[in-house]
Amino acid sequence: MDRLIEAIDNTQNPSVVGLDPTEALVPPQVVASFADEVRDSVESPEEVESAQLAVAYFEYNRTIIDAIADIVPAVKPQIAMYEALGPAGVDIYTMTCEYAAQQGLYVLGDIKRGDIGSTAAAYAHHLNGVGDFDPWHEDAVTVNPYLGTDGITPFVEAAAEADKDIFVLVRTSNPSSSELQMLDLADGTKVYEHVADLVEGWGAETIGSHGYSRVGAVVGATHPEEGKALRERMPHTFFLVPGYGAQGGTAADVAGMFDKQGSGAIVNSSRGIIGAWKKSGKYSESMTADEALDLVASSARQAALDMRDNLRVAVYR
Ligand SMILES: O=c1ccn([C@@H]2O[C@H](COP(=O)(O)O)[C@@H](O)[C@H]2O)c(=O)[nH]1
Repeated sequence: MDRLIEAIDNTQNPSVVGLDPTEALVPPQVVASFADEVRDSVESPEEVESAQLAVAYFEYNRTIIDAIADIVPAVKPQIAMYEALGPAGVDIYTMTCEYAAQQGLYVLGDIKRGDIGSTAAAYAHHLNGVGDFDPWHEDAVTVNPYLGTDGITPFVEAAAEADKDIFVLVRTSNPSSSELQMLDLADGTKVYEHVADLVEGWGAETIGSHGYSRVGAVVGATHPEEGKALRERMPHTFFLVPGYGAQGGTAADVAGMFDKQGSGAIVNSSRGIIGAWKKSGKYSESMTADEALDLVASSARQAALDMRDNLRVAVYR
């Protein structure tokens, strides 16, 4: 986690921009501008729509990365948005990760994998690549702990080998998360608290120079009280905090998830940043694709600055 913590220190900004493109979030003239290029390059007419969206997603992502790379430490591409387009989307996912890394950003791949040990070892190649080849360009990935220790160990080993990190789902931000995570265990703890204890243990051998291990935890901004208690319970575990902005979480909600030095967490916003152009009041259907991308860039930058400033007030107090 040392590289992430140092990137946060350098920008004085504990926030990560989620790169979760959807058709509704990309201005339509940007998608339309790739029609001719794509029609000439695909093998069958059925592929046109996914190929066109994929190239539009990359242009959109590149515009956003260029607009925020000097003020945020990290990005979090959500692989589901890319996989939804098939192979063309997966290519764009890796190209997005590579481009973000080239701009100096820490790349947190939100892939939420988890399986039996032998299969988890294959998924863990997201971190340690294939030989000397790193096809994914991620600095960290998210992992699902439902299968227990043998599903996590391959990720921890791959992270240690490649000097990378993982973030394990502990207390997720979504409305139904309590159905499982808040269940009581026989010893009086909740399921998510037990997972939190496992996560501290999984990371124990990998604590870096800033006191945090390679094994982070996902803790939703929508659970401020539990997040604060988890901060105490997990002293060596860095938090990825989604749920800010579009899901209702605020800077005040996440403040308790940081340690006394103002470290220990990074807060994600995806739609709140990349979709800010839609709420700017400046968009017009008559804009050219370049004008629409300029608006995407300026709106994303302003939203990222606002988030940074709100977090600074709440966290670096
Ligand atoms: O508990 C969780 C775990 C992951 N996520 C992911 O974070 C982003 C949130 O997007 P917003 O647009 O800022 O709501 C998205 O990729 C989720 O899959 C989460 O929200 N909660």
